Amino acid sequence: MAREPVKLAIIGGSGLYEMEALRDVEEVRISTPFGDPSDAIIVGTLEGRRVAFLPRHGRGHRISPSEINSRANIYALKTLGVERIVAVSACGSLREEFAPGHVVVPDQLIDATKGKRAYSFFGNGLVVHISMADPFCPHLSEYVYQAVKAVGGTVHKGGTFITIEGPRFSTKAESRVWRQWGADIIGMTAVPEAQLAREAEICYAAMAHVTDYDVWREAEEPVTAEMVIRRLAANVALAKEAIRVLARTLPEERPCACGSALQHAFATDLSLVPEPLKRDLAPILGKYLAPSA
Ligand SMILES: CSC[C@H]1O[C@H](OP(=O)(O)O)[C@H](O)[C@@H]1O
Ligand SMILES: Nc1ncnc2[nH]cnc12
Repeated sequence: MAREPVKLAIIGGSGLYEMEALRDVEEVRISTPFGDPSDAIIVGTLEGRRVAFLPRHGRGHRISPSEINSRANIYALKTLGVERIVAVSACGSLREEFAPGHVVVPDQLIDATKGKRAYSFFGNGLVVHISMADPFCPHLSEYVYQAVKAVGGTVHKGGTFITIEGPRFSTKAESRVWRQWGADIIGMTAVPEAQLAREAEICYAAMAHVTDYDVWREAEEPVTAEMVIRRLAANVALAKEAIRVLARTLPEERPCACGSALQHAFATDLSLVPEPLKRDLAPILGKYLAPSA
């Protein structure tokens, strides 16, 4: 029997590996043409809405940022019917005023990864150039911002999120460069997750929890993994409450352009796309390019 689509997904980052508030839970294991997602996807009901939850590092935090199979994660969520993803992350702060414990809902992204990740579903005979001018969905981001505010969090609207390759943290010289580039917060996972969500025409917003001042601030201890996880743990109840509010308040309809992100993105003559590729990408491309029967 066809499953009811699950339209909202939460990707949990460092320190957020489960969502106990979900009811009528089902554990779904999905294989994709790009491999397996980070873990089983937990589908459950929150505030009357079906929600999918996926920990990006896997339960037990076994997958390093560079090893995350973001294509499998996003593809698997797409096959469930997901239209919106809220990505919860721990992040370092590159600005005095974004203090540990605060939340940032970023509106811009800088990719400082090293080209080792899989950045696109496309290629192999199908050339697609999506727009990433506004990398985060403005509508979903506003609801995330309001939800964090509603549960009493100190939350900043907007900010530039830089993704480094990791897994090591930045040097002091690098951290100074990121600040000069205009980055406000730093992590290791928003790229390529955000752009793959855009390719899959899924709205994507980040709820970034500041855990540290990276390594640039003289008066502070340089960031460590233990510090990040300990400080995120202190904020995890806030994140979960905000997600509950979001599940209650988010309207069904999407007024943004994310759902038609591919419309003007194809460079290839679509009549030339190989059949196996059409079949593999059917959940993403189906509305533009159905495989032959
Ligand atoms: C555990 S410290 C570094 C780690 O924390 C952040 O994870 P996520 O974005 O999944 O919350 C950062 O990106 C690194 O992966
Ligand atoms: N300072 C930092 N750099 C990179 N990723 C992080 N995640 C949390 N804090 C971080």
